[in-house]
Amino acid sequence: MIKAGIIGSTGYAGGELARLLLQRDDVKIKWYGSKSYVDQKYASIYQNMFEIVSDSCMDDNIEALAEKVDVIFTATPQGFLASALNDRILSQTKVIDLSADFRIQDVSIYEKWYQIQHKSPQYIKEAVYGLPEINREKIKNARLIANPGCYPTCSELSIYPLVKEGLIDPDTIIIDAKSGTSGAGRGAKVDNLYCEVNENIKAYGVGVHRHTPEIEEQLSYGAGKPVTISFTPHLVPMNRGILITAYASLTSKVSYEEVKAVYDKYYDKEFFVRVLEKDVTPQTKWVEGSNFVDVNFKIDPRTNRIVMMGAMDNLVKGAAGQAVQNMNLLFGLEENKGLKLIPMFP
Ligand SMILES: NC(=O)C1=CN([C@@H]2O[C@H](COP(=O)(O)OP(=O)(O)OC[C@H]3O[C@@H](n4cnc5c(N)ncnc54)[C@H](OP(=O)(O)O)[C@@H]3O)[C@@H](O)[C@H]2O)C=CC1
Ligand SMILES: CC(=O)N[C@@H](CCC(=O)OP(=O)(O)O)C(=O)O
Repeated sequence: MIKAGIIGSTGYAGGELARLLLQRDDVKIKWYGSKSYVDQKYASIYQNMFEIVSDSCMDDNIEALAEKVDVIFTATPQGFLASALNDRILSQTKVIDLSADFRIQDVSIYEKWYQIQHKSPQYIKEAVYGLPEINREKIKNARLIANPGCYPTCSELSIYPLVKEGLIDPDTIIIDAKSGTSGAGRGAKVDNLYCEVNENIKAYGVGVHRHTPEIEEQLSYGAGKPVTISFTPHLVPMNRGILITAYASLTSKVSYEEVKAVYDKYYDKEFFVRVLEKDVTPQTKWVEGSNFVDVNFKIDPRTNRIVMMGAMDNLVKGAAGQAVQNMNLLFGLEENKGLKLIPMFP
């Protein structure tokens, strides 16, 4: 039995983690961590857990938690884990961090884009970027996993094979991204009120969104050189879902079949990445509630550019599902255990 603890269990990502882990007969959640709801029944915060979870919330004391469990998930704001991590914790338990604290290798880039001082840069090098489709072998032996961001997961999986194989010029990449409001968390914010979001769509974080350097860094590993991209996210009136539409210049004339062969080379054996049939565009509805990422592409012969598309559920493959996928790898389990969720429709 894997003993697990969730710090930030009352947030959207933490709640989704609980939902996924509670279905497992080989995992026991020992600690529903919270900052604001200590001693309150977890099922009073998430009523979908009524008569399912009888536990009350514990605090966010990660040191005490590390003594009790085999794996800790931190679904907490940026900076929490970096302020709390130490050698003792890492020697006692595995840590899977859903925040961005250990995703970016260059601490000065993290501090510039996140506008906070990094409190434990000594662990950045050790952390493994938890995108299994790219980093599977490294993840298996890690102590600290930096679970990727939601927009980065969808963007990187949609674009990486073409960068790695040199089919596109990475410095021409433009990513237009859209997210449902659960991406912004459960905390009350005026921008996420019903009247602000309903029947509305807007760009935000234009030119300054913190996921830009994360995507750039990962694509740089594929390109073998630094990459600069344009990335613009939009907030859309949906609960869940991310859709990315990315554009780049092709480096030569290629056919549909040649590009498809590249995607197949990377994803034929990947359970969670579905390369759709020709001309079928990815849609958030077709992946909702699942750990799938649907990807596809279209070549525009007039401009010799390619349009790359991806859709996934921000709370599953973009957060909790990917964290469970990483946990499975860390504990030598079948990677898709507990994650063969069929997308909900309608
Ligand atoms: N939502 C999403 O789609 C995704 C989120 N993530 C990441 O996951 C993390 C959580 O996001 P999300 O669930 O959306 O956010 P929420 O705002 O919904 O939840 C935040 C959680 O963190 C806890 N918390 C807040 N402040 C502190 C603190 N100072 N110390 C300890 N715990 C604290 C809250 O506890 P309480 O309310 O009990 O006080 C709550 O449980 C973030 O780092 C986010 O970037 C990653 C990918 C996708
Ligand atoms: C809609 C919305 O606000 N989305 C969040 C990103 C989601 C998230 O929590 O960020 P990580 O994936 O890095 O953890 C944002 O733009 O900041």
